Amino acid sequence: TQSTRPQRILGAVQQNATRGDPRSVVRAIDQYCRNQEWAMNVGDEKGCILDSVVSEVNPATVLELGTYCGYSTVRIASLLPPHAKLITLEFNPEFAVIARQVIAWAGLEDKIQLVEGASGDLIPKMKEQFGVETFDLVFLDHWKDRYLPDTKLMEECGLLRKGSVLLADNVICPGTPEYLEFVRSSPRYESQYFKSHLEYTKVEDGLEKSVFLG
Ligand SMILES: C[S@@+](CC[C@H](N)C(=O)[O-])C[C@H]1O[C@@H](n2cnc3c(N)ncnc32)[C@H](O)[C@@H]1O
Ligand SMILES: O=C(c1ccccc1)c1ccc(O)c(O)c1[N+](=O)[O-]
Ligand SMILES: [Mg+2]
Repeated sequence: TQSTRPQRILGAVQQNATRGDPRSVVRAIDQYCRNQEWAMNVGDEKGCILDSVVSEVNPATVLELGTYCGYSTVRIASLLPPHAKLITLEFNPEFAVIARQVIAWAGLEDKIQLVEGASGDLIPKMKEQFGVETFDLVFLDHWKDRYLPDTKLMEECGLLRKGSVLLADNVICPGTPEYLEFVRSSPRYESQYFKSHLEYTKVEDGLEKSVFLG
């Protein structure tokens, strides 16, 4: 039977990456997606910008919206200080199954909690069910029409504190116009655009970093 793209990405990890070495997992996925078949990981170029923001924020608590195969999950978690926690949300069970194996291959199960379900349903449960106070960093990379409603939901649920950083992928391609307009015009956010390219292509894309001012 025909394999799926996420299954082939997992295969590339198991074939080319070293167990317990997160950066080799990241490298194996990038090499596969650049040379064999494109996939919607944040990728190596935007990934370097992601790395610099993660290192600057040095977060104790991270929320990722949209796991897919776990590429950015592993990339972020590999930079976290000891005892820091990353919660990643994924509503496609097939993708979650693959991501769990990629995360395990990287040896990062202790830092990462993958929760299956839709962000709109799970965000209101963060405090009670997952013992979260606020998030220091949120990486938005799920369906693009959910960025704005989920940001408003995180505010309403008290999950953002003065200084919380939102980092949004794909603000140019495929684009998140309503979200971009909101964070750039709201007095409660300080926003900055990091110009880059759509993963594994020459098409323009970029990340928007927005600091919640409380
Ligand atoms: C672009 S992929 C994530 C890529 C990943 N962040 C990376 O860079 O490796 C988007 C993922 O978000 C998931 N997704 C989309 N909308 C969602 C929602 N509302 N709640 C949870 N997961 C969602 C999709 O199933 C898909 O796996
Ligand atoms: O929406 C797509 C998309 C649209 C059409 C075909 C394939 C992917 C996409 C493209 C690049 C991304 O970095 C990304 O996060 C997504 N996404 O699905 O969330
Ligand atoms: Mg993306």
